[in-house]
Amino acid sequence: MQELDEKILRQVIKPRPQESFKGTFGKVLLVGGNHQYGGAIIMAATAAVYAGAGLVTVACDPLNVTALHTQLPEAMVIDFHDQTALTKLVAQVDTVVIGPGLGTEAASLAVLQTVFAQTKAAQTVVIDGSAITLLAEHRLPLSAGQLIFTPHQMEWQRLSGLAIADQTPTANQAAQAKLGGMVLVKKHHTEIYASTGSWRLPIGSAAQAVGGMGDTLAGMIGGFCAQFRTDVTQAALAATYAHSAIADQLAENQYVVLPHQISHALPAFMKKVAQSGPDHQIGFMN
Ligand SMILES: NC(=O)C1=CN([C@@H]2O[C@H](COP(=O)(O)OP(=O)(O)OC[C@H]3O[C@@H](n4cnc5c(N)ncnc54)[C@H](O)[C@@H]3O)[C@@H](O)[C@H]2O)[C@@H](O)CC1
Ligand SMILES: Nc1ncnc2c1ncn2[C@@H]1O[C@H](COP(=O)(O)OP(=O)(O)O)[C@@H](O)[C@H]1O
Ligand SMILES: [Mg+2]
Repeated sequence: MQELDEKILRQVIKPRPQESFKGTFGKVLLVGGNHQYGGAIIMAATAAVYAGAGLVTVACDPLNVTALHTQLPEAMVIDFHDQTALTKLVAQVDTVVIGPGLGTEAASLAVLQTVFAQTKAAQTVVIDGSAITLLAEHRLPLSAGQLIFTPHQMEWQRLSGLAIADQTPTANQAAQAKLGGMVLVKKHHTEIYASTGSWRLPIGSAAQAVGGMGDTLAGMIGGFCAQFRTDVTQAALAATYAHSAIADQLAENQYVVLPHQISHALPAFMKKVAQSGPDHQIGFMN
């Protein structure tokens, strides 16, 4: 297992080409946010926008639209119960993030099935939170596309059948091979498994142990994958590293780090990375 380090940031985050427009930086659709968990999809969408995705649309329960737009006017929105609109939108995006706050009721399952049936091989699909729990419960056929699963340890137990105590690197790698795609097992020192290798995140702290931290990571991965499309695995690794690197910097002066603070710090952090040379220590606050 390789130890991830700061180099992954410079490999992925490059200065933006000036000959460009919003379409150059990818279209992301985030699906989730039921009547109970609107905050989750707002945090995920905030992360995707602040990570620099060109166009971001949210499919959620209409109950959350005003709150979403109050926080994030940059995002467009559709009702996730509207199968026709959802089907049309899935076809128009590069990247789908599904699961933050989706819930596990019948309507949530119907949304998941619609999205999974529509994705194509060229798309990246980030599968998080409730979408993982639903998949584990219902054993649905998997979505087409480059899949990135982002379970915490309990969600990984549900999906892989491995009890948390049995989630060793060897067992996790074997479960990833059976599942396909990329798997981030989120915990203190997250582990990442892909067919091309495995990585351990050596940074991050208990200041991050707060609801919405994973929703934010899922949105960041979506934003990075949509924008830095040449290598989706590298893009997901860079997002994972950046998420905890920013949290560590904030935690120097804070007891707890709030998920939206990571998103709000992203543009300055990414600018520093894009400008930095190989020996430069990346810090957005100094
Ligand atoms: N503001 C919001 O709207 C929020 C919505 N959320 C959404 O709520 C839904 C349910 O997700 P939850 O994760 O809360 O609930 P889950 O029931 O899926 O998982 C929580 C359970 O997993 C156990 N667990 C074991 N190891 C863990 C680990 N390393 N990290 C986290 N939990 C671990 C916990 O003890 C707990 O029993 C998801 O769709 C999620 O996106 C959460 O993100 C919290 C914030
Ligand atoms: N003690 C910790 N040390 C480092 N990272 C942590 C710690 N606790 C939580 N995290 C990180 O916070 C995120 C939590 O994800 P998740 O449980 O899905 O949150 P939520 O669903 O509430 O958004 C993961 O990226 C995880 O690695
Ligand atoms: Mg989660």
